[in-house]
Amino acid sequence: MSRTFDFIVIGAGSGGVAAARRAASHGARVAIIEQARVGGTCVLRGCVPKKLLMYASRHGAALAEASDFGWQWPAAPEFSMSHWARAKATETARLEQLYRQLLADSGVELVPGRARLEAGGEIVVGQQHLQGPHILLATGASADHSLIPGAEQAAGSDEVLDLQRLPGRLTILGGGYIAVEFASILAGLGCAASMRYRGDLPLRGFDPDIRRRIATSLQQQGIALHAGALPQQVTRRADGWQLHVGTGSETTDYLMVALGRRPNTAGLGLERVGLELTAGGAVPVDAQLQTAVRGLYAVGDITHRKDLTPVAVAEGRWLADRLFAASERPPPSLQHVPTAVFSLTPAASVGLAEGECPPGTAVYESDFRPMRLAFGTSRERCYLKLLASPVDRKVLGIHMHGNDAPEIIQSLAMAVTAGLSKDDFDRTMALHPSTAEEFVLMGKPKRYLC
Ligand SMILES: Cc1cc2nc3c(=O)[nH]c(=O)nc-3n(C[C@H](O)[C@H](O)[C@H](O)COP(=O)(O)OP(=O)(O)OC[C@H]3O[C@@H](n4cnc5c(N)ncnc54)[C@H](O)[C@@H]3O)c2cc1C
Ligand SMILES: NC(=O)c1ccc[n+]([C@@H]2O[C@H](COP(=O)([O-])OP(=O)(O)OC[C@H]3O[C@@H](n4cnc5c(N)ncnc54)[C@H](O)[C@@H]3O)[C@@H](O)[C@H]2O)c1
Repeated sequence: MSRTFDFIVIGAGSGGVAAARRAASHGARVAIIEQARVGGTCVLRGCVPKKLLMYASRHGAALAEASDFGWQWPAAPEFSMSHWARAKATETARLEQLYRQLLADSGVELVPGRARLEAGGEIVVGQQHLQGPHILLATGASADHSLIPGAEQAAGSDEVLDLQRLPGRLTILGGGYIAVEFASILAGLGCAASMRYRGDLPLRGFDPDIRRRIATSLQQQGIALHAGALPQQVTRRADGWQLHVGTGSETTDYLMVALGRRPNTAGLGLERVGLELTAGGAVPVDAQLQTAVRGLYAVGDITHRKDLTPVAVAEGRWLADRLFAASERPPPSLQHVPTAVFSLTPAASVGLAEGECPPGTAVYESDFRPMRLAFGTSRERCYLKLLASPVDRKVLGIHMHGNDAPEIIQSLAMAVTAGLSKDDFDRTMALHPSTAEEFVLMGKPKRYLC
């Protein structure tokens, strides 16, 4: 016997929980199916634990900076990964419990188990059968280790975040968000890190000045960068890994793969309902987040468009409002999504990168030594960039590499979303002394794009 709901959500991660709770708040009868812990990637093995590890690393760097300002310790400080692992487990357990409570308080029924779609749209979870007019796929994505032969058994970010002890030498394959963040964080915790990636610079898709500066600051942290040098094969050894690169080879204690993520669609039964995937294995959706199958929707990483938590959450809520509150609000725009890379010196961006702007775009820049480091010898710089339209001086993009970049760019994302111009920035009073004031004090353009 099938139980009937108004809305059935598969996956209790960022997008699924947001959609389920919002739908229930509109009076819908909602079930959410989860095969593992409640909370999903962001809370349990992504944004949150990653940032907690970033703080561990950042605190170490801050100790060194503090000594330049007069603080002294009797002995050199040491980092304990097992201490961090215990504290992280406690915090993620607290957050999972919070998510469970929020679902219960909203009246959403949590159905534990792995969901499978049957022909006709019925959902099977173990012995249970569920059906309803609206089904949401929100099963996220997982690390893809299939690119390099032999790398299937290597660690991904999930395994690194579960380590009890840090490796001595570590090689990271990839040059995207995860690779850059983990290389910087782990180097800050004392690992001898190296990175191997396909392109000439890390962070494809980011503004070229940010990419160059990130590469420099990773090198200043002591990370060896091997551009255009992914191994063609890797081999597990008793004491670590062997990487076969070109005609040579090298060894490392620990191998981490960060070569992108693949949507979690295996075993979902999508073929039974006639749903075809993209070449990259994602579920295609239209602007209304509707798949090609009537009544079947998808949000978040399973659609593999902008794999960021706020996007999954905004899409989940928007869909629930449309389906159960007759909202006619347009879907969340993916045009001005702010984003950050949480390396020890972080980078953040909103809007267009230089290569996406039209000819004549004015490029404003500021590059300085942060006051925080005035007494030390660190070579860290702070870089700010603003791109303004040649037509109406509208701000097209803002990019920053420097401490507090994620916090500053989040605020400036409002200015870009609102369509403010360089003149609006010019008439904004500065807050002194701050890093962010440089964004309203940029005098003349450094150059114009050809
Ligand atoms: C290391 C790392 C760091 C990140 N850092 C950031 C960051 O700083 N900022 C940011 O915005 N984004 C970050 N992200 C991306 C972010 O975590 C994802 O974009 C976000 O979690 C996607 O949410 P989702 O709802 O689509 O999927 P998820 O949160 O992954 O949830 C999917 C859920 O579905 C469940 N599931 C899968 N298959 C089934 C099934 N058949 N039946 C039942 N349940 C199923 C899974 O167990 C999971 O709980 C990071 C990702 C990683 C890996
Ligand atoms: N701070 C954040 O917001 C944050 C942090 C981590 C992850 N994320 C999200 O999770 C997603 C996944 O992170 P990621 O680092 O795994 O992915 P990514 O897309 O950022 O990076 C993947 C890396 O693998 C490389 N790659 C992909 N296909 C390749 C191929 N065929 N050959 C050689 N190299 C190849 C890419 O060039 C890139 O260097 C990100 O895109 C992002 O949306 C966000």
